[in-house]
Amino acid sequence: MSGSRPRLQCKVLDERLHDYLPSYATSGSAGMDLRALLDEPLVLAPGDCQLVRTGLAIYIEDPGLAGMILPRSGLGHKHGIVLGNLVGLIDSDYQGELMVSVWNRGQSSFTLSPFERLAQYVVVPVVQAELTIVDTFEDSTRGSGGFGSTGSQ
Ligand SMILES: O=c1ccn([C@H]2C[C@H](O)[C@@H](COP(=O)(O)OP(=O)(O)OP(=O)(O)O)O2)c(=O)[nH]1
Ligand SMILES: [Mg+2]
Repeated sequence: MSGSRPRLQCKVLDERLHDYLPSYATSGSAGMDLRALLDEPLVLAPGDCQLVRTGLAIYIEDPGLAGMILPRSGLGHKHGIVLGNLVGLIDSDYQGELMVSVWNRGQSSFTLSPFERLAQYVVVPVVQAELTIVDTFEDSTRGSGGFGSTGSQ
């Protein structure tokens, strides 16, 4: 699908970030990489979890969109650097700085350098649902079966 891209307002909260504004690395990239706004390298010992600034505030505004902060595959797989909250969900009305919870789930220390790309930001469509309270549901094929109820093969 091509077409117009939503245009989101972005505040750059630290002038050093002007050299490192997020962008899509390829025409088909799903996410823009976010960088660590750090004054000095940050050493993450195994098990450490630190909240890291990005220096950016992105106001999505449209309630039909949300932001997601996801780990970068290379950092996660090779170095065990993932997110302390596993996934960051950014509300469309959030106007504060994007923060990344960086968790070293690996077995060796990792040093995050200033302005290193540490996670990625993905804009996704969302719908806000309304709940109708009922006592019973019409039968469905699955019913209440979950957690492996369809078998393991
Ligand atoms: O990785 C993240 C996750 C969230 N946020 C910001 C944007 C989001 O809109 C807000 C609230 O996130 P969430 O609703 O997941 O956290 P909460 O613990 O429920 O906080 P709140 O009570 O503020 O909703 O925090 C980030 O900057 N980074
Ligand atoms: Mg919340």
